[in-house]
Amino acid sequence: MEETKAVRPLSVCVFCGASPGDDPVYLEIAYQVGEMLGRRRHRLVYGAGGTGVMGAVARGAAEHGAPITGVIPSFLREREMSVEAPAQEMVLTKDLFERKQRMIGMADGFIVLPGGFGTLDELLEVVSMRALGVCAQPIVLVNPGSFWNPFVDLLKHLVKRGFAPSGDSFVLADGPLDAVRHLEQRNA
Ligand SMILES: C/C(=C\CNc1ncnc2c1ncn2[C@@H]1O[C@H](COP(=O)(O)O)[C@@H](O)[C@H]1O)CO
Repeated sequence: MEETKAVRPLSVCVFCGASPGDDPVYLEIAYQVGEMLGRRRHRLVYGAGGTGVMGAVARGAAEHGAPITGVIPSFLREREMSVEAPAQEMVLTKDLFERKQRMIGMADGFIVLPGGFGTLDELLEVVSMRALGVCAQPIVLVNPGSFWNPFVDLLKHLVKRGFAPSGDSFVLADGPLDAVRHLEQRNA
């Protein structure tokens, strides 16, 4: 993998699942996203957990020198950090809503990996904010195993039926390096 130093270190918010999913490729790609952030001197901002896809991205980042900020509601701390999470700056929030706001507020851009309800909630929040023009940060979906294809189809359906604006609120990346480069270019 390439080891180019980025021009400006970014705070990259990664939304992804607390579970591993059904395909090891999700964890492999998540680890590589974390690795790429470390190699290119960016900060990982994420949901603080040590489990599933979240744990994999954090381990990739930590093992490649990325500073990490984990944002988590107090009530989830025990459940999602029971599996050892790497050392990180911790931000405790009162609930999930505040967590999302804090993560969005810190981010220069978003990378979205496979996940469940929480990830979908976070993704839809930033996609709708961009559609309303109240969020300028770029959003990149990383798509291992074509995971996001049904989501992309659903959005096309909403546009076709006249319920959502056309126009690209996010891009699909070819892989971890492509995703990080996109955020760098949009922040140049
Ligand atoms: C319950 C509320 C909103 C909708 N649900 C969620 N909103 C935000 N974060 C959530 C929600 N459900 C789970 N989470 C957390 O997100 C992370 C990823 O979860 P995933 O389901 O594995 O993708 C994880 O930390 C979840 O605990 C009220 O605002």
